Amino acid sequence: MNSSTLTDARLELIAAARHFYQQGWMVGTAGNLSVRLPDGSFWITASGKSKGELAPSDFVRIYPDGRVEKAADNSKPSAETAIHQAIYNLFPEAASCYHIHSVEANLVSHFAQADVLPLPPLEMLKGLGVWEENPNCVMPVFANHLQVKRIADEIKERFSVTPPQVPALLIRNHGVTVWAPSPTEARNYIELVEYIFRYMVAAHRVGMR
Ligand SMILES: CSC[C@@H](O)[C@@H](O)C(=O)COP(=O)(O)O
Ligand SMILES: [Zn+2]
Repeated sequence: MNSSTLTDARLELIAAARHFYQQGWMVGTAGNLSVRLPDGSFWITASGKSKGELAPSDFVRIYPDGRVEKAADNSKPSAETAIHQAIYNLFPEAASCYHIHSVEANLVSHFAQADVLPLPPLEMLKGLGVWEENPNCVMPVFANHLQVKRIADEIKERFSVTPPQVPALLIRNHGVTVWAPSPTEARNYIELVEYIFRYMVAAHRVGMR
């Protein structure tokens, strides 16, 4: 892989972040995006950057052994890097991991039953890989601990025993994270889960169960 390919990977994340920012899903500095490269390292957004106006220099590279490549301006990797590392370790096919904060993701986290969110049997689930008629599907929900490592450890523990039905997880009162074989698919997954969340909030408003 040459350096222009690496730059391209970051450019797709920058475009996705701008789009999510415009949707109100990455306001201020909320959320983080990463892309894994063929050598197993990944680029992740630096911590505390405005997601509406990222540049290639706003990414930090993390190697499989956890080594952090020093960024030119001493930027730190996302505070939620441990969650991306957990996802990449659990799912070898994952090449991109996107995390956003939407109002709907936070609202639906209150519809959870214990530690899962039952999903309506919408056609849209096919886009997340669920090819069943009237699927009985849930999204895993995790507590929002102040220590991100604790969230990452709980993800590792739970998913190594019970793999999720969809490539997404919700952190209560915080946001949603998806992972996919490419940044393009991760962007689609974010849009799909957000559609499902919007549907759930609207259905709740009109009293549908
Ligand atoms: C706007 S505060 C949000 C943060 O606490 C965090 O949840 C988040 O998603 C962004 O953290 P970051 O360290 O910039 O990647
Ligand atoms: Zn977050």
